[in-house]
Amino acid sequence: MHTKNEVFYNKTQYPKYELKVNNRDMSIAVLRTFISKHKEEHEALLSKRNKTALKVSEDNDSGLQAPTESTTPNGRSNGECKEMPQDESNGTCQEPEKGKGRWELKPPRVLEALSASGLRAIRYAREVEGIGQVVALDNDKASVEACKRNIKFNGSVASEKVESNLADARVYMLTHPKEFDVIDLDPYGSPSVFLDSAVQSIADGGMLMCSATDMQCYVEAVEKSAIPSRYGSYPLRGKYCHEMALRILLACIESHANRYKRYIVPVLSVQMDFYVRVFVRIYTSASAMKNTPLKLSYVYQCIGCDSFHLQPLVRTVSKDTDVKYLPGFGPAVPQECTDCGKKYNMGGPIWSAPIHDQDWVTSILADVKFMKERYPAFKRISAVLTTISEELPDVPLFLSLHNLCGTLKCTSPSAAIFRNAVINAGYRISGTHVNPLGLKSDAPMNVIWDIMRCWVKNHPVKAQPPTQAGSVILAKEPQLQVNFAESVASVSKAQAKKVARFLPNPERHWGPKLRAARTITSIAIRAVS
Ligand SMILES: C[S@@+](CC[C@H](N)C(=O)[O-])C[C@H]1O[C@@H](n2cnc3c(N)ncnc32)[C@H](O)[C@@H]1O
Ligand SMILES: [Zn+2]
Repeated sequence: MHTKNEVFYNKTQYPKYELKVNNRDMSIAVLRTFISKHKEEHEALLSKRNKTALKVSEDNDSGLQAPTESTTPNGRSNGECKEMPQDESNGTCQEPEKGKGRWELKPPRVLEALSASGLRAIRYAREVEGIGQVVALDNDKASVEACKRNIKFNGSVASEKVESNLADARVYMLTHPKEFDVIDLDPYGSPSVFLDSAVQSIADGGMLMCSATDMQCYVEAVEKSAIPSRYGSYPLRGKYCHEMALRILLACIESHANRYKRYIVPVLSVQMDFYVRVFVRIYTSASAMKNTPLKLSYVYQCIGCDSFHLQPLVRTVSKDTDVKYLPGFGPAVPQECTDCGKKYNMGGPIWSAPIHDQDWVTSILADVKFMKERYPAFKRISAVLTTISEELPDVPLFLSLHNLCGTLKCTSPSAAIFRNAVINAGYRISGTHVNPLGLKSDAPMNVIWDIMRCWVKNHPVKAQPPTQAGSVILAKEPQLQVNFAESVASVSKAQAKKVARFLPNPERHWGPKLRAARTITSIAIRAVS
């Protein structure tokens, strides 16, 4: 290997804007937050245990019967279950020997399952305080050799913490069940073949960080798309296809987790620079897993006007404290679109529950701002996180103002005017990090079209053939008295503070480069980026 091609850890070598730098910086930010939340959860667990122990001893003293206690250290908050069920175990918390000290929290162990030359693993070890061992795997001999050299180049911390192995990641993860607190999957293309073993190798409460770069597949026509076979869901073409990609990936990870009585809790899901990356925590609980179908939906998208509707896989019926899960009533839409009369395409199932945990997003963003100089991609990742922090958490997918106007062949209202109308009609609206022109809203489609009908009344359009979707929509009178007057709530917080939310592409022809060839030179070049 020519010395010029050696990959070593040197911050000044990062090209100013690079796909992988954004990806790694975001992962480091999430990892830092994971470590601090992990500690908080552990402290909460200890204090809960102490309180329980105190109560037991008081009850014993007073002759009352002691409550039965789970032998596993549980009680982690996962955003859904306040109390962890009894079948949950926790791989990261070491039970003290009888009669000895406190439950000890071990520094998190990280597996970078597809590490190439190890740059990411080395950054984790050197830059993330409180991290434990980092295991870097690759099934390519030359990459592992490069990784071992890079570990040496990077001083004592890297040498102590990072271990490089030549292994097939799938076999390694299968033979190390529930051993890692964090697993990072960053493949060329699709992660689908690694998911089944990855969800088994993560400790309870641990985190899976997973990228997918087979983005173009998501926007291809179904007959050409590899998505159904890789991920088990049907994508739909539409402006929201990248968010759909995130939600298809989440649904796929959940389905693998469910096979092992486990389930996911997403903390951050990002579409950036031609790839998607999700950060999800994994827990074990046969009872909580029953909620999975409530978090999955089919999507109906009109072929005429792009209106979309979601149908959850199941419905619940509650009687007293008993909740029953029954098959969903379907279809959620009539055969013909109620707005324009055309047919619907059906896609999914997608993950329709929240894709971020806003508490995590706030902590990650705060950390990024606090340690600004430690993030080479600070501008980019803080812009993305700011937009994510403003996204409506409970509204899957989004509208495109351009598409709405394209259907009606009208001039477009500004996003601010459209936001005013939605808010004045009593609904919520936000941007989305995946598309600067996308708008998330809980307003039903008939309200959205009424807003557009009223807009067109003041901004008339040329007559179109009567069968066109736009003509059918405009032929109906609006039911709503739309108010376009300015509403204070319509300006996003970031806009109000003049915080950048979308940065322009750094150069022309910006995009992913070709897949690296199997030579050490190209791997090295790619890894430096
Ligand atoms: C996109 S690169 C990883 C880049 C790296 N994560 C980074 O941030 O620089 C994907 C790597 O996965 C490795 N790989 C592919 N299949 C594998 C498998 N089954 N087991 C282990 N490594 C594998 C490839 O050799 C390649 O080096
Ligand atoms: Zn329609």
